[in-house]
Amino acid sequence: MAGAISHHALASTQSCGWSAQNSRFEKRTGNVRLVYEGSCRSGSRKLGLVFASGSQSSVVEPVKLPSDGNSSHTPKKSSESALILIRHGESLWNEKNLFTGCVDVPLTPKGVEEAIEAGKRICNIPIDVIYTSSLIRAQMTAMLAMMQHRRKKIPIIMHNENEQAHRWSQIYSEETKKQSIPVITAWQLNERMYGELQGLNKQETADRFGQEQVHEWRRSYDIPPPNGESLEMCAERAVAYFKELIVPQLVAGKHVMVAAHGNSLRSIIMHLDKLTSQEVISLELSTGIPMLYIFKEGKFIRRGSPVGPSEASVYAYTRTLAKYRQKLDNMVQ
Ligand SMILES: O=C(O)[C@H](O)COP(=O)(O)O
Repeated sequence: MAGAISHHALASTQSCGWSAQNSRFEKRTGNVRLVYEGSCRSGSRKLGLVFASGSQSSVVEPVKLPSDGNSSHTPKKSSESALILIRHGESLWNEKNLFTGCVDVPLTPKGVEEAIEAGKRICNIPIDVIYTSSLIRAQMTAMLAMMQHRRKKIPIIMHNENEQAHRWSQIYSEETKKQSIPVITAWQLNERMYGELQGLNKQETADRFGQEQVHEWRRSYDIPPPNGESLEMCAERAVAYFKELIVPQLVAGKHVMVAAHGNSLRSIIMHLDKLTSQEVISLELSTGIPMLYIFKEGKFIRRGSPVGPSEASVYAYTRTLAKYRQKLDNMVQ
């Protein structure tokens, strides 16, 4: 089996450097790296970037390189949306190394810390709506992460399970509504159902059925665990929900966070990154590590895992995100 590539590792690599397919270039000037997109030869689209050193950070106005007069490289008004995907923090059954699937267990104290840390990493990124699963570990992660957001909006779980629930959970103040952020729970984003493995210890199961067999049940695309869901079956609900309910929000310019599970997110990332059923086998998601995508002109660009505001690093935001962060900085002063 090829060494498992942690999406986190991939992501963190990408947040510091750019892989070739991103066709981004960077130029180091003093202690600032200017990251821009396009090609050095034919001009570039400007990307804002934030250079965070210590707790201070400043938005560096990107250098506008002379274009070659080719209008296709004239930066268009960027209508882009941010998509944040985050796997829940460590759960009580992750800690016990039990197959969890759709069993509804809470976070451990470590998982709570992971969710708070994740919130710090995305605290400068705009979020207009949150989607999560119907399981408490994902919902807790979403709420804890949002507590760290610098916009200080209150995440409110929308209860639309029936007409009365909808009616009884209405907010009758425009001002308060402006200060809240809708959280939509959807069973379609639940972890893949692990069938007869739910509650079993992963190591004992591997001892009983063999490492290879358990790895196949856990990571293959189309081989389900006994009476459970394969990743393909999970994708049929999770990716369908993503396309039908979440993509239209991004198209409308809304910034979205999805707090879900290892495998429901693997199926969505497989779709976003166009991974083959072979490539997805080595896709691993760490608990509580946010991943950022930019949705622009109908395409998704993976931007890696945002670093914390206090980490001395460069995280190349788009111009829109850099301006949003500047606005937050101005609000605080
Ligand atoms: O459901 C579980 O057991 C975990 O959340 C994910 O399990 P896995 O990493 O074994 O797929």
